[in-house]
Amino acid sequence: MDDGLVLEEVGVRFGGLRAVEAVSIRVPAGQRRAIIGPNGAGKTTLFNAITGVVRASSGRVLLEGRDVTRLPVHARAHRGMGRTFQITNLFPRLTVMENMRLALRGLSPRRFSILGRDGLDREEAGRIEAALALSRLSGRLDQEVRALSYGEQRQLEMAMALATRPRLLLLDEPAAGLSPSERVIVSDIIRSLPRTMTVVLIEHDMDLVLSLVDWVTCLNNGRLLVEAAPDDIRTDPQVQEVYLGKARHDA
Ligand SMILES: Nc1ncnc2c1ncn2[C@@H]1O[C@H](COP(=O)(O)OP(=O)(O)OP(=O)(O)O)[C@@H](O)[C@H]1O
Repeated sequence: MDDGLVLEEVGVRFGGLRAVEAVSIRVPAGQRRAIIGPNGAGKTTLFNAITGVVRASSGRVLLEGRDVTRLPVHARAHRGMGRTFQITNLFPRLTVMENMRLALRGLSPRRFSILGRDGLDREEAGRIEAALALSRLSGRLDQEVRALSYGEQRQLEMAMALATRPRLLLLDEPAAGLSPSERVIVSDIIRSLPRTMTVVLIEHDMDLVLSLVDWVTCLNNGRLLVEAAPDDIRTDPQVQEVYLGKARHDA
């Protein structure tokens, strides 16, 4: 099977701190992959190295076989990488549609007014419609974002990432702060994403994540600890040790 994402010995240093060290991961195209690990394991830093928010200090990042290690964020996005953020990134006084248009603007070289209705071609309008449908926000186009529930705002973030038609989608804690019923919606959305898309997610909610993904990568202290199928992760002695050890340490 083709590779969606490959990391070769990726390392990220912040001064003297090795936040991520020699992490090698291969995510086949179309796979759903979770990156888990206790606080400070390096999950967010690794995500940032994949998307280009931080530069890898060593190693290589390959997107569909092409080396993107030296490319800035927008160039990776242009090559099919989309992401959501842990902290919401929306414009609360703009409508759902206006936020969607701003999300697309990152990819389109054409200029258009933020507030006018014009400026979207049929293909772009179709992309927005499809992304909102996948994210269960059809019919909410004219709603101001501040009137949406927190869960709907997270759905909108997903829609904004989907509107760029990513072939690799990175989700940073998609269920963080959500109520149980909102979690069900987000899980359903992730399950319904097309298998032409590779999905990598960070998530602290173990039950949720293990029900969503095909394969799990567990990091600890910046290093890859274990990779296994969801069913085997729960019972893995090393994974139990880092989670329990961390709990003991924090207690
Ligand atoms: N910009 C930065 N400058 C310096 N150190 C950083 C920076 N970002 C992260 N770190 C450090 O790198 C290590 C890994 O942090 P990271 O946020 O990637 O872990 P994480 O697994 O995402 O944790 P959490 O689950 O708490 O979000 C930590 O020791 C953190 O303090």
